[in-house]
Amino acid sequence: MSRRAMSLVAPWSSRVLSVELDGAHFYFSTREQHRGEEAPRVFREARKDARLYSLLVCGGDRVRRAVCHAQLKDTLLRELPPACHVSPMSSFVPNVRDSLLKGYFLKDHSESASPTERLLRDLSQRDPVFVCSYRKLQEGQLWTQHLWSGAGSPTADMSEDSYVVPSEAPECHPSTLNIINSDVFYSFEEAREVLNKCGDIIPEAMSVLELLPSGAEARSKPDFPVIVIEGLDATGKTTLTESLRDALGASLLRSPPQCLSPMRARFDREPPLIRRAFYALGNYITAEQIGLQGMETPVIVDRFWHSTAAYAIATAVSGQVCNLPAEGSEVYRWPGDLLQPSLVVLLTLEPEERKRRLSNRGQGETEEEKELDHNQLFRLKVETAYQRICGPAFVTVDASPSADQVLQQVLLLIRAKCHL
Ligand SMILES: Nc1ncnc2c1ncn2[C@@H]1O[C@H](COP(=O)(O)OP(=O)(O)OP(=O)(O)O)[C@@H](O)[C@H]1O
Ligand SMILES: Nc1ccn([C@H]2C[C@H](O)[C@@H](COP(=O)(O)O)O2)c(=O)n1
Repeated sequence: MSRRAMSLVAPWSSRVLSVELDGAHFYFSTREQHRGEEAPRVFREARKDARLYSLLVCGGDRVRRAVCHAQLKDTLLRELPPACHVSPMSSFVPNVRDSLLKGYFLKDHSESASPTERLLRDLSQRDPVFVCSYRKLQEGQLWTQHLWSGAGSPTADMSEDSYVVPSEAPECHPSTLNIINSDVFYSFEEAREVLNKCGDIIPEAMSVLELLPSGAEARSKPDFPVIVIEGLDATGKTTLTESLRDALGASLLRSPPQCLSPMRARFDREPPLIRRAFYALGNYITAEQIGLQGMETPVIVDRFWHSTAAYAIATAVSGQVCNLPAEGSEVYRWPGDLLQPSLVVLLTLEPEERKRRLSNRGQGETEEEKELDHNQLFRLKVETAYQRICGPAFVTVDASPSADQVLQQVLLLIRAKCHL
């Protein structure tokens, strides 16, 4: 097989494919010879009149892939006929880090194949997108996969079809495979590299780069304790951090820092790779500020690394809480070049009380906050990830008592653990 043909097959051969439908994952793979397996469930259960397709984003660097994946979704939702159902799909080598390629699986129930196929043909010629269509063979209810010419190539479709067969669920959930340095960044340089690469598509990236400290080289430890307050929105972080500042005569900082506020909304609209790199870098700016303030007074910080990592992990990992990387996974490690606070306090609250406080406050919610509100599962994943992150001393505090009671309890903890 020619090198060109091999590269065309690569996203599928020796890989497992996963389609996410209604929160459940269905796994299958492809095989040149059929060995009597039944068709994978996602094919068996497809409606009789459905035409099935898969699209995977391959090639290019990770910034290009991330942007293309986000744009592809917009294009599909905007331009496909209404009777075409789009689901997330991925291709991966089981349990192999960084092997995940993302895309979409289409079930087209529209009367004519033409509009969908015209759009897919166009996408596969224009973008680093590989397209496959699936065909049901009459004998034995088998399904075959046909790989179209791909990723901007004008070559004819590849002729050899392969069978689709069921595949076992892998030990590590596929959505965990690319977390490191795509969703969570463990060094200043890794995060900065992402923003360096997207300066031409996001002008705000240049402004962020200009605000960064010259490096994240180890500074001397602040003389005074540094206490980070974490928690989901409306758990009382602002209330508590302001009271702690007053009670301890401390400086109050936050992450992302104030200087990034004008750029934040723009990065919140970007794909996870870029958005999470922005928040990761915000921590390094805040760390620099902590280093300065911490020589003069105790420092209280409203959100820091735990927020960056926990929200990123919870968003990246699809499905159930059990799909999260297990406790002790390297995904939960603290970045080696980021200042470690003396104590991290996680405020927890029952969902009903958190919602009551949110509605009392009556402010607008970010998309991620709306997601937290609607999606109990996401909230659980964020809280579980928070608790698994290792590094600095960490304590969970029930935030349901009155604001003053919570303050007194946290002051006791700080005095005990930070000798203040
Ligand atoms: N212990 C408490 N008991 C009752 N209400 C509280 C308590 N702490 C804070 N609140 C109220 O709950 C609301 C949310 O509190 P706050 O703004 O401090 O939360 P937050 O964690 O900073 O939220 P966000 O992350 O969304 O900014 C506010 O209206 C605040 O007055
Ligand atoms: N250090 C931080 C702070 C915040 N984020 C992200 C995580 C959520 O998407 C959102 C919550 O912030 P809030 O709305 O409470 O200001 O911001 C982060 O990744 N890292």
